Amino acid sequence: MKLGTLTEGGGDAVVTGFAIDHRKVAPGTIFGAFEGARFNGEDFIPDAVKAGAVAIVARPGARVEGAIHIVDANPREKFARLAARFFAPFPATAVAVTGTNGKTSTVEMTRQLWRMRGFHAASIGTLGVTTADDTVSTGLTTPDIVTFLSNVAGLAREGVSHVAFEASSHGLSQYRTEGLPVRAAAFTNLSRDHLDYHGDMAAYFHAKLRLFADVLDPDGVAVVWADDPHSPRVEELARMRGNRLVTVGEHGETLKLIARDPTLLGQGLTIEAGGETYRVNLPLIGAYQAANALVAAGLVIATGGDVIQTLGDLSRLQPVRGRLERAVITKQGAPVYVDYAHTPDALEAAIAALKPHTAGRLIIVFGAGGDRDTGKRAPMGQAAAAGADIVIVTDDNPRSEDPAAIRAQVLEGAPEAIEIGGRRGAIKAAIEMAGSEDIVLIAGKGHEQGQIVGDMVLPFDDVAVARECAA
Ligand SMILES: CC(=O)N[C@H]1[C@@H](OP(=O)(O)OP(=O)(O)OC[C@H]2O[C@@H](n3ccc(=O)[nH]c3=O)[C@H](O)[C@@H]2O)O[C@H](CO)[C@@H](O)[C@@H]1O[C@H](C)C(=O)N[C@@H](C)C(=O)N[C@H](CCC(=O)O)C(=O)O
Ligand SMILES: Nc1ncnc2c1ncn2[C@@H]1O[C@H](COP(=O)(O)OP(=O)(O)OP(=O)(O)O)[C@@H](O)[C@H]1O
Ligand SMILES: N[C@H](CCC[C@H](N)C(=O)O)C(=O)O
Ligand SMILES: [Mg+2]
Repeated sequence: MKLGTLTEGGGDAVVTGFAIDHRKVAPGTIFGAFEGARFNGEDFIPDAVKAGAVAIVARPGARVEGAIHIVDANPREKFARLAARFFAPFPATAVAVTGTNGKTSTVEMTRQLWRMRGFHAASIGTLGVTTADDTVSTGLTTPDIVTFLSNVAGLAREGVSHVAFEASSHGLSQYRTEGLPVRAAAFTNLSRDHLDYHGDMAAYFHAKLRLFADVLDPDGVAVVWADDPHSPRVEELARMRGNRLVTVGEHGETLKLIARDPTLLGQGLTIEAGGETYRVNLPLIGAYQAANALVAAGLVIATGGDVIQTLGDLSRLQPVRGRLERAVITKQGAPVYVDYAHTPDALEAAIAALKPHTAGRLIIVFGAGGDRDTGKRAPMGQAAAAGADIVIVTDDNPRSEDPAAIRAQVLEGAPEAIEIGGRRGAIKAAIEMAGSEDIVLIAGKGHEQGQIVGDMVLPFDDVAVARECAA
């Protein structure tokens, strides 16, 4: 592609790629110079030019010599739109999900539902880039813009026609998912997380609303879980913008959840749609999985799926790794579940999912991640203390923080809790104290295969450790 087709005055220079890290610039690259939380990308412009960058996307004040300066007050957005033109085409049906919790579950369920209909589908998010054959991790829930666009374009070249991706609030703030057509966007819920980055809930919500204000196609569909206190705001934004609305949940219009009752292997849902009432057997437990399944059904319907067919397909959904995944049953007969709950709201949801199945005591093992929102730690302790019978506070991913200090902040919300520093020891203690009527819930790391301590990632998989401790 010639630079002249991407920007006036670009001439015949050949564009060979895009980069936002100067160390990845090669001859012909367009470099995005962004101010970040730790560095200012503009400091690396001379190095990028030396490495062969043909153009630099940067704000008006930046100094650019030896390459075209593509000037824009919002360089991240401008860069994304240019990169999207370079990487196109993309899968014709791309949908996005945002919300504090439920994104991974929902995009994975959407991928499964599309696959049941015979589509070549993929999902991109915390679990990585997932297709029918495998999953490749990108390290982030929403990868950086170059990784994201090149991966989505790569999926299209492989014949993928449907992709569902997680739009995290960081990803939306940093314009990591701009430029490709987005046919539907879903909102799951909003509760406390990532305030270390956004500062307050208003800014956090505003970041998420950008998915509906900017990223969703003007003629796209907004899919909203209608039972969250913030949902009316999202619905109002969609109406004002002229987007079609699909709402699901007890207050949903498209898929109205009438009743939900636990069954042996999951739960039965009674749903009203188009004036008819349907009964769905969902093979997943917990109100939160019913919510995510309905949002996924909403996304499939929003992009052309038949209502009756889609509701029927929900009965064949497979569990999402690390989301209420049953790891093992102990010698005493106690089931051990692994869940990804790492916010107060998520802990409440995971506990609420297991309580109806707990004849004896619910024993929870969890901690809180380091270098993340510290204000959610005590409320996480409170949520665990309020819902579980025995609370064991341990380490999650301490990262650069002192693990004992993180545990102390969690314990402020759960003074009666047992504190066990090492995660393996905590899991072992929970499994050894569980009786035949009890259930063990290990929360916070879900599918994660490593524990981040300082700059190291130590191999650690909650499911594998639970099985070792129960052996
Ligand atoms: C806080 C945060 O989101 N940081 C992300 C962000 O960094 P930043 O924009 O602040 O960049 P910076 O590190 O200050 O550097 C500024 C610019 O200079 C460039 N640079 C920097 C150094 C250099 O030598 N040369 C160079 O060109 C960088 O590429 C960057 O463009 O952009 C980087 C490139 O895309 C990301 O790798 C980085 O993710 C960090 C590693 C991270 O941990 N992010 C987490 C918090 C995150 O994004 N989590 C969300 C939410 C997860 C959830 O849903 O719970 C996610 O989507 O995963
Ligand atoms: N709809 C929901 N309502 C409340 N809690 C939920 C919901 N869906 C999931 N959860 C809780 O949040 C945890 C994480 O779920 P999931 O990974 O789907 O969310 P996510 O939005 O992708 O999270 P992250 O932002 O970390 O990527 C689950 O293990 C569960 O405890
Ligand atoms: N992937 C997300 C959630 C991590 C969850 C928990 N394991 C933690 O480390 O806080 C993040 O990077 O914020
Ligand atoms: Mg996720």
